[in-house]
Amino acid sequence: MGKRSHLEPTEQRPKKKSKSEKPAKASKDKQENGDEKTTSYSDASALSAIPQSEIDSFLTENVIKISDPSSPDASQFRPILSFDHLPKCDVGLYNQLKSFPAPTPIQSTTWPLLFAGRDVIGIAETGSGKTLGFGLPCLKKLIDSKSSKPSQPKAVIISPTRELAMQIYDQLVKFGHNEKTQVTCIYGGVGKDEQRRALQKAAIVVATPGRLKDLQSDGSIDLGKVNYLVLDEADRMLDKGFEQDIKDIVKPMPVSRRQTVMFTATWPRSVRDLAATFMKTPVTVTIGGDPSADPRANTRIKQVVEVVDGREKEGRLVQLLTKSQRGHQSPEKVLVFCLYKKEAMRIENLIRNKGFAVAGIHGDLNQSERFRNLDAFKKGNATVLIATDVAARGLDIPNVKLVINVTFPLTVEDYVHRIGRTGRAGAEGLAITMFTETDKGLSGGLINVLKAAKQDVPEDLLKFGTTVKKKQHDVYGAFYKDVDMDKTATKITFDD
Ligand SMILES: Nc1ncnc2c1ncn2[C@@H]1O[C@H](COP(=O)(O)OP(=O)(O)OP(=O)(O)O)[C@@H](O)[C@H]1O
Repeated sequence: MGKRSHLEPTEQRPKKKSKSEKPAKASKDKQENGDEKTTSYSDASALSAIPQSEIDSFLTENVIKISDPSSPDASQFRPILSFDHLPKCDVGLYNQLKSFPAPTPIQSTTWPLLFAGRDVIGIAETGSGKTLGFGLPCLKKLIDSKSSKPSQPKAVIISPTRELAMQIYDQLVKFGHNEKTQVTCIYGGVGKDEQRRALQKAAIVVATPGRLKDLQSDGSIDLGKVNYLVLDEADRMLDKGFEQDIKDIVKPMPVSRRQTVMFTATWPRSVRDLAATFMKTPVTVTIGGDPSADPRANTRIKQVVEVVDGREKEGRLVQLLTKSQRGHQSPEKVLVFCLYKKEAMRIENLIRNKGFAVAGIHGDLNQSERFRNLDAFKKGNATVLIATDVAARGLDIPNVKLVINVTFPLTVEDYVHRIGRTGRAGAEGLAITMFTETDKGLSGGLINVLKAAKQDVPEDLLKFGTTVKKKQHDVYGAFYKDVDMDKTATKITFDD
């Protein structure tokens, strides 16, 4: 299938009017608490001056689809093709962007919508800059707000894991300049007192759901003034493990009074209706194709699937690591995924005993060990990280060259996120997946992911069948199973 944009070529839709003729749509909407839910936004003159054909080419080349239920003419929001097209902002908010050549497609397309105060669902491949996609408009909204120092949080960003919450926090802090954009990060597994203190001056709260709900229930945080809510990894945040927490958290901020933003790389049907209940006429932006298709992997990642006997896995892993680690002056970083915590611990010991520089990250470690081990991997002190799915989503670790799946995850969406730890920000990557007969229920979904990314499909994998099961797993995208390998218990736990 050829590349296609949902916004059909110029002749099939009205030509974009220049700024003087029609400012980009934005309404000002006073809230009960006196804040504006939306901000006015119109295209910068340099953006208005760009010929429509150039805008159309950009949309077509990047296979961008924009669905706006409130307006069939999605062209009213021109994509921001260059940082020079960003709307004016008081402080040096955009200084940090200088290290990047241009906005990524998801940033280009969602920024105007978000600046205009629309609810947005943004779907784009792993490593494509979604964090700044929702982060920059958040900061701008706060900087532009009339009220000075906030006495209560104005923005909440919810993420499924503690490490990802910290990473988002780190990104925002680099941009945040004043007390209007004071950011704090709260997550479970550590003491609450310091978090309570930090909350007193926070304008933006980045949080994992469990701890946020805890602090909300004990009165440590009042979310009644929040007017910008982000669910990062939105499909994960809406799955059964988190759904109730999210519902409880958003109660004090009715949908009519807040801007709601959801970003993800995978958008399964199972969460879409639920997502709609959290949003007000959201615009859905998809980069790379139709969101109703199978989950899409980043096409710069070479995917290799090896069908193996379960007993061969450890030997094959040692072989692969030997090839990538031995005889190199600076061995490349390899991320190895297991499904179970006990399995991850066993594999970590095995790899350590073989003399590799290894660290581990899974839910049985305490939080400081988790942060320390991730940091060792980021810095390259450990060049192999053995992880459960707690590290599958969102983590942006520089220079991961290879992802190895020792045990296939519970869903193909998780597979797409796992391998997405490589090939980030335009880089290339390699993912090698060991697939056994036990995983055959997921062969159809995996085959579709491989085909969509134009990857080789091994004959051995085809033998397992090409049918895609409608419902893949009770807990869509579980992080990791909190069970022994003998499967005597099946409790699934999430970060708090
Ligand atoms: N405009 C840009 N140009 C180049 N690199 C960028 C740009 N914006 C962000 N990046 C970088 O791209 C990398 C990936 O970004 P980010 O972590 O936001 O990806 P993501 O789309 O959220 O991925 P995931 O789906 O895995 O969560 C980061 O290192 C980030 O600094």
